[in-house]
Amino acid sequence: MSQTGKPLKVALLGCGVVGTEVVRILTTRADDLAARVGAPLEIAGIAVRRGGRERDIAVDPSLITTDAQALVSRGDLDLVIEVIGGLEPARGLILTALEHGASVVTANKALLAEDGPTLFAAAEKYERDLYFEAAVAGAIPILRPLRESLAGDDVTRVMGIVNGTTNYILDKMDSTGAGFDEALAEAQALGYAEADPTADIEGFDAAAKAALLASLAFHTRVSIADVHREGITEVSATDIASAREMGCVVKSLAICELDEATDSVSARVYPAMIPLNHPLASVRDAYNAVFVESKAAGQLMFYGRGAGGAPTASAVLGDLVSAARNRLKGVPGVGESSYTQRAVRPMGDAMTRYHVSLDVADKAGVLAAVAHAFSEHDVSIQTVRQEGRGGDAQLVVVTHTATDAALSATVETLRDMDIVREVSSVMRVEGD
Ligand SMILES: NC(=O)c1ccc[n+]([C@@H]2O[C@H](COP(=O)([O-])OP(=O)(O)OC[C@H]3O[C@@H](n4cnc5c(N)ncnc54)[C@H](O)[C@@H]3O)[C@@H](O)[C@H]2O)c1
Ligand SMILES: N[C@@H](CCO)C(=O)O
Ligand code: NA
Repeated sequence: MSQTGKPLKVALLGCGVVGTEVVRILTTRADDLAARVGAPLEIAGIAVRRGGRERDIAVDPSLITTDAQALVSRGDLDLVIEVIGGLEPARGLILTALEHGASVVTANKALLAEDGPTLFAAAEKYERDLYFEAAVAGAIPILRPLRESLAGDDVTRVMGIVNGTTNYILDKMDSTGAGFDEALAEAQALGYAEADPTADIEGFDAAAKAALLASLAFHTRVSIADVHREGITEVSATDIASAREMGCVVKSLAICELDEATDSVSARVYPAMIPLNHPLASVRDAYNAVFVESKAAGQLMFYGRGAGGAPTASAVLGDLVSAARNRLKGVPGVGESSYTQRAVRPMGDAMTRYHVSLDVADKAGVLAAVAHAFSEHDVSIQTVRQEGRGGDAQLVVVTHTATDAALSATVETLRDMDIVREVSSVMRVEGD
């Protein structure tokens, strides 16, 4: 294999789940990577939190340091991989690396969704790459397709299952009838969910990914603070069963939409029912998938592993090869195109549909009163199903599309009505 050029120096920041796999691929696939890049990729240093530990990596121990700041300040690095995670010290280390002339590859969605503009501005200023394919949906190539392949098209909607842990939990609840706590315990036992699963089950992880997807898809800036977020902790076995009854399944969705009429975008994360025949409905276990709609291409589906050391390292290495090729050419590659700043619509303005289950008294006029609660908020009903339960009845109402504000106001009205004993399940319906 031909390998031209002097080695490119690569530093790794963090050697945990993802970092260990990155080192494994860099060391075991070195010849092929060198041939693909046009120069060898030489590991120049690995920053870890604690030195002196046995590590599952085959590298010269003298390359390991606990001083990440000194490593990125060396000035002779071509490429830096940040897989520490979190806001600091990752942010400072990336900025220092760029300032000292290295291109950066990161998997850090939390940082990019919080403070991407500062980092992208630094990459542009120092004419270096800042790539982050691993940050959204792990191994699935989705950011590069949005940034490059679809750059000539107009993306109108991105809807994804972008968190493996929550998809695993909801899938288990659906397939085994397990409750939320039981399914979460299983996800933890299998190593999908962290000991502290808050970022996954409360939707923070998916919200960060939604911000990155919306920014790239719509050439604007959306931060995590702009994303409406609802976790899956309130999803009950009743919700899952209700979804089944209407030919749906419950998924935690990250939805990014462009509203051309107002030139604004919506970015939101919540559990919702989707029809069983929707492509996202068949995404099982801890898999991820992203469904993209654009004007010329139509519908596109990206599917694969969104988490795990090796799948995530695949995305990191893909970015690393691209950035390395650019370093050899001496020019940065395609950066972020945020040429427009679109307003982010509040959740109340989002157009959604609701599925509402109510326990009501089974007597004359109840259906009419419930129907009135919907119509007074301008919400049109698509279907109503009634099941008798002794002196009570269960009503299942599915609405047509309305603003989320009108739909939630309707639910509040229903909760206040004497004839409504309980609003037992409220869930949005997406995907048709
Ligand atoms: N694990 C996944 O499936 C996955 C998937 C996609 C993206 N990511 C992202 O990849 C990044 C890394 O995730 P991970 O799962 O490998 O986490 P991890 O906790 O396994 O690894 C992070 C490592 O960084 C080390 N570290 C902490 N502070 C440090 C410092 N100051 N200097 C050097 N090292 C330091 C920790 O000791 C740890 O070994 C995160 O941004 C995460 O969001 C992970
Ligand atoms: N905790 C995340 C890892 C990838 O970001 C998930 O479950 O998908
Ligand atoms: Na990805």
